[in-house]
Amino acid sequence: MPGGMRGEWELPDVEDLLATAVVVRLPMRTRFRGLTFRETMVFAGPAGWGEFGPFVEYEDAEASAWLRAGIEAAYLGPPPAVRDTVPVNATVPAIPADEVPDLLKRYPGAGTAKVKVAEPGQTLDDDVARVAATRELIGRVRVDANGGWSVDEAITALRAIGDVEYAEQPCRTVEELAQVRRAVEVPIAADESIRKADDPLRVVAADAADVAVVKVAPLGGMRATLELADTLGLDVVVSSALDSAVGMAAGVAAAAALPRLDLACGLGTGSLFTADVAPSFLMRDGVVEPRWFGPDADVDAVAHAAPEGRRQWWRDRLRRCHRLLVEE
Ligand SMILES: O=C(O)CCC(=O)C1=CC=C[C@@H](O)[C@@H]1C(=O)O
Ligand SMILES: [Mg+2]
Repeated sequence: MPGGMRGEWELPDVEDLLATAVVVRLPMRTRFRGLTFRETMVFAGPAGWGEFGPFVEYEDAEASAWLRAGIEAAYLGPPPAVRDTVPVNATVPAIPADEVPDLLKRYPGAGTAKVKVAEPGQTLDDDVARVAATRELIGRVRVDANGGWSVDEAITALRAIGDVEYAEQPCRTVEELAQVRRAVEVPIAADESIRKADDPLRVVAADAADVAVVKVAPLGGMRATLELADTLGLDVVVSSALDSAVGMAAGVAAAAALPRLDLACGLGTGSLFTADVAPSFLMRDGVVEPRWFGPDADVDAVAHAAPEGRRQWWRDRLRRCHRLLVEE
């Protein structure tokens, strides 16, 4: 077989992947991560649907892990679940504070909200106001700075923002996370320091985090995510990569398979889209339920096909990433 054995599954031929692959463009309700639409690719295999959606600026070396995750989904399917609901946080993008109540209506029953902070072009006052507006409606608030603060800025900002469940990736590097963690009471979560790191275990060695945010696509799949969670030994939050419903199914499946899950997961981003390739995972009573899009599932990718000019770019990218997996 092309590519040979890869753990429990064999790498399929790239032509098999491309035969069913559709490049989609999903419109977003709220600007998030600087995006107003999300381009991604979905394809079908014997176990169901898989997604390949690395953000467009990612290089192939990083993007190839996302392909591995999509192939695992389509060719092997989900690991066995140990729970039938997954608690999820509301995700509050870097919007003005007065828009927070409307946004939170899309997260019925949420007990936890994650608020984006340190957005380029905004001020600490904007963050404090957005967090306060969220706190009025939701009991537990965590913040995510996406590495946007220096150590001093993080310490100042976290003192101003006050009590939060944790601060996700306050600064860029592992060393900076460790410094902030020593200086403040607030627990620290590592996201980019895990999913973009050559060695995700450095956060543990450096005592840099209390919580690990893990994402199935960048970490190369559901099983790889479960293995890493086990090795890290930290409290874990499974979060989305702004996936379509297809990729989200893999995130929810990984969260449902974790032996221990004490924190709400970041798997509520389906409600940031106004259209999806299949019914989105929308929060009800603060949770989402695992669902799998099997080979016969009602996935309508073609209705959301990306403009012609973008399709070849994605197909070429998939080919290059597949080549990297073959060579691994
Ligand atoms: O964790 C959540 O509530 C939603 C997911 C989320 O915040 C993210 C998804 C995709 C890309 C990231 O920039 C972002 C994150 O930093 O966690
Ligand atoms: Mg994050």
